Amino acid sequence: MNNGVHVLEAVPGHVLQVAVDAPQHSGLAGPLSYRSEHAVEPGSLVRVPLGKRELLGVVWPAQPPGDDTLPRELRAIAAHFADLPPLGPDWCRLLDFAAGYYQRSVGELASAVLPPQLRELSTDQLAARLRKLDRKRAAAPPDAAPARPDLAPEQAHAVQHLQAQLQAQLQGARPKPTLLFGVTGSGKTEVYLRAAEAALAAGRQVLVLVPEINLTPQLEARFGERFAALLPEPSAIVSLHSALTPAQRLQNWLAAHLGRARLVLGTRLAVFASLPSLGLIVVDEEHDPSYKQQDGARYSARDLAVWRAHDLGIPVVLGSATPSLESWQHAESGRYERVTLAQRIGGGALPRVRLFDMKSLPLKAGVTTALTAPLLAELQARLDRGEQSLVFLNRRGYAPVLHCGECQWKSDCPHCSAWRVFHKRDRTLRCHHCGFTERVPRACPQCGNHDIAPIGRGTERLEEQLAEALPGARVLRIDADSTRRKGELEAQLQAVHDGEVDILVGTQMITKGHDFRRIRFVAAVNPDGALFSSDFRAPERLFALLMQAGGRAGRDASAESPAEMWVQTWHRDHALYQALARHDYVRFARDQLAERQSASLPPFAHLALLRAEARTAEAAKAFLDAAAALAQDTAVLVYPPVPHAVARVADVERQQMLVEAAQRGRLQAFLRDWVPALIALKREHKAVLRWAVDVDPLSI
Ligand SMILES: Nc1ncnc2c1ncn2[C@@H]1O[C@H](COP(=O)(O)OP(=O)(O)OP(=O)(O)O)[C@@H](O)[C@H]1O
Ligand SMILES: [Zn+2]
Repeated sequence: MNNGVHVLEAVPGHVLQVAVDAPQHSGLAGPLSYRSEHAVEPGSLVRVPLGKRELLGVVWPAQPPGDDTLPRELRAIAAHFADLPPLGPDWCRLLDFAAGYYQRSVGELASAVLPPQLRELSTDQLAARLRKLDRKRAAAPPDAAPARPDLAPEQAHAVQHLQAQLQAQLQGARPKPTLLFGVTGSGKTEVYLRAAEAALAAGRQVLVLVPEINLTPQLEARFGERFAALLPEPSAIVSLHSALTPAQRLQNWLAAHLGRARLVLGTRLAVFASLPSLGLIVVDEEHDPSYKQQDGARYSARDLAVWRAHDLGIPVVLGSATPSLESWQHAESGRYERVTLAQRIGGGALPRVRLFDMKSLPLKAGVTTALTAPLLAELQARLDRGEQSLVFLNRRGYAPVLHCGECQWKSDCPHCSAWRVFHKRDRTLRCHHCGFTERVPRACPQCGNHDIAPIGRGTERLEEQLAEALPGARVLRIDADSTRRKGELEAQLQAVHDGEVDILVGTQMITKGHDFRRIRFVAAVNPDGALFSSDFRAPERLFALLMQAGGRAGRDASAESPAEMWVQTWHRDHALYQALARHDYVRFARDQLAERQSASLPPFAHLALLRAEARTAEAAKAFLDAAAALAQDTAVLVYPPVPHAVARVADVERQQMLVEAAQRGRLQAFLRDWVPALIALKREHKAVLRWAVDVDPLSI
């Protein structure tokens, strides 16, 4: 009881360093100092006052700063979540590293990666959640352990390699990251399952990362089935991704943190899960761009997984049929160990790739070029044989733009430098950048002409045209629009697996990871766009996407007809397509790496991107120019500012500037000085709305 007496000076207390999400103007400030009556262990969650607010914080394992902040001037922590065991020192190290590397404050990062509900709950409420977790009852374990398939020889070798790493690690060795280079359908998942089994048997937790939320149900089912007998306890297998409800996410996070969850499956944010006895990390489809967070702290979950494994001295497996060139280069240089699965399970062949030359078609006006007559004939033949086909087009909506033939009006977005996409089902024009949506006008808004027509095509139109051209075919479209509501995607995928669909149409959503057993034919109707992108990573992405898409065909080796991939292109002789036709990732990677090396691009150079947004391009550019003037380090090269590929979004102009250094360490050293200077610089550039540094940017 203080009876209203001012207690500040009476209680000397303890000084705590607390990582808290302080606003950006305070810069990259480290943890802040607070006072506490009791000693509180590092890693503990607390609630602290900041200005007029009260925020979640993590007591940080740091030395209190010297004499200038005397304890009596400090504010006291408001609450301590004493029922929750503290986050481990390894978790704090991961956060420290990631915050430093990606140029954010550790408090901001901690606040972004902890379950959002932790920010809202009181200590009592959290204690109640913990008790609820205690009350969960075990499901009855199944009678028999599920059958495990006999490993193919290459799989057996991969599993032995990982088991040896797990063993060696117990003796204190620090394993190299493993690049599991396995063609599509080579059974990489089975390798993960066996490696996980070994780690679980050794009493360790396992973290499995997947690129897309929509891949988690399939994988959760497979892991759940396999480990139901081994892990009968409740919450022994949990998933962590952004589509969970806040309550589920907190519950699963707590299960991992308390060590009850033995196996955690998740998307990129799961790399920050608290896992006190982590023993193995798997990164599936490691090349996938969605491992990179595109706002806030722009981290790469793949790269952090490698760092975390190294820090803990545990094995990490990066699996892919088309590894990122960064990982491939690491394997070439010997930093990673490469393990190859060159054969499909059951000895099935990879689909034959047919590069269909669009120039061979007679030029006739009005002929639709996406569904060419030869492609339709091929689809019809598959249909007659009762086989499933997949048609892939990486553009959703009905048509990318509406156009008036009279006055040349186009459906541009008033707020963005982009067209609004025509969605036929709900008759809207929608901007895919800012979301601005309007009903489709009956007549041209500019001249009143009634004949406004769609130009080009997206999946919605492709679906319509397929159904028209192939009467009787059961056509199903799967993309972000068809799967808005909960459960829709699962139901649609099930229909494909059950053979209720003849032709599956979709975006890249359906090309990744799914183990479709019935598909024999995959067509990419219009993939050329990416060949001429200004982004140096575009070819790498296109190659991976097409290999993945083709990989959905012919996964059942027992089927009789040969599987085929059909690629319609105007550039048949392009080296990318030639390598694709031979399934020659190795050749493709070698060519790309040679190009990257001669142009000093990653992985032979290291990049950071400074982005600035303002109402006018001039204001954004002025900030970048001033930032460039502050860059005095001769070890880095600062390029001139350029507009973003979509320069204006939601009435904001976006400019960016690339910074390059030959060594990662030099870039990091430069950023450590430069970014704090930019925080100061921003104060002189009031017109700049937002700015951000993106370290190792993926799209440029
Ligand atoms: N040893 C095995 N014996 C029999 N079937 C197997 C074996 N290993 C894996 N499979 C089956 O082979 C199929 C393909 O495996 P999986 O989906 O793991 O391939 P993948 O390498 O991940 O392919 P992708 O890169 O295309 O996703 C699955 O249906 C899986 O159940
Ligand atoms: Zn817009």
